[in-house]
Amino acid sequence: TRSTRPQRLLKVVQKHATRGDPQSVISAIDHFCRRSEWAMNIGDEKGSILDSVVSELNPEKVLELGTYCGYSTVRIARLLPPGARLITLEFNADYAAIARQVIAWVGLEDKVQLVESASEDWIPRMTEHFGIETFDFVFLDHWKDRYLPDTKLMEGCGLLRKGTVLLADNVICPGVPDYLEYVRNSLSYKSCYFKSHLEYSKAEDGLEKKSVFLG
Ligand SMILES: O=c1[nH]cnc2c(O)c(F)c(-c3ccc(F)cc3)c(-c3ccc(F)cc3)c12
Ligand SMILES: [Mg+2]
Repeated sequence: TRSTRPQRLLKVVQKHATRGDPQSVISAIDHFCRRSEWAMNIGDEKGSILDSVVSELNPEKVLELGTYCGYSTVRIARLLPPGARLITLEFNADYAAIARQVIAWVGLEDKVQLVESASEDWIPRMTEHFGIETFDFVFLDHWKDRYLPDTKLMEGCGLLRKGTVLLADNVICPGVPDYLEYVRNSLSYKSCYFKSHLEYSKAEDGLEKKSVFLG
């Protein structure tokens, strides 16, 4: 039967990227998605914004909601200091299987822990299972209807501290109006919008960054 899109992305990585070289994986995927087949990786334009937020923050404990094929996982993990840890949650088993192989290809397994689970099932288990009290950085890139409930769940589980930065993809396309309304109006967040474009496209999209105040 026909291969899946994630399988085709993995093949591109194994054919054109160099083992242990995260930048070559990023470039191989971006080239393929721009020239051959679109896929919902954050991409190079929004990815550069993600890079600058991570580099400025230098986080030790990172949570990514939505792994897909591991493109943004690799983008983030390649910038983390030694000893830092990235936990990434992926609900879709096919995506998780591909992402594990991409993460292994770049040799970032020691920094990255992929959990195949619905976000709401594992957010409450972060402390007892991973010994993580609070996260320094959270990247939301899973499903638009989960951004707000999962943010409230993270708050409720005490996983967000003063200064925790949350960065959300796709706040314009497909859009997360309830989430934007919440974080832009809530007194416990300062937020800013990075205007950009939908990956590998001319359509508008953007990232919303919020620093948690709590209050
Ligand atoms: O679901 C997502 N999660 C994370 N990132 C995503 C992302 O970066 C995207 F660009 C899209 C997207 C946007 C526009 C479009 F036309 C197709 C897909 C989606 C998405 C949106 C609606 C769906 F029905 C399926 C996928 C996602
Ligand atoms: Mg996205």
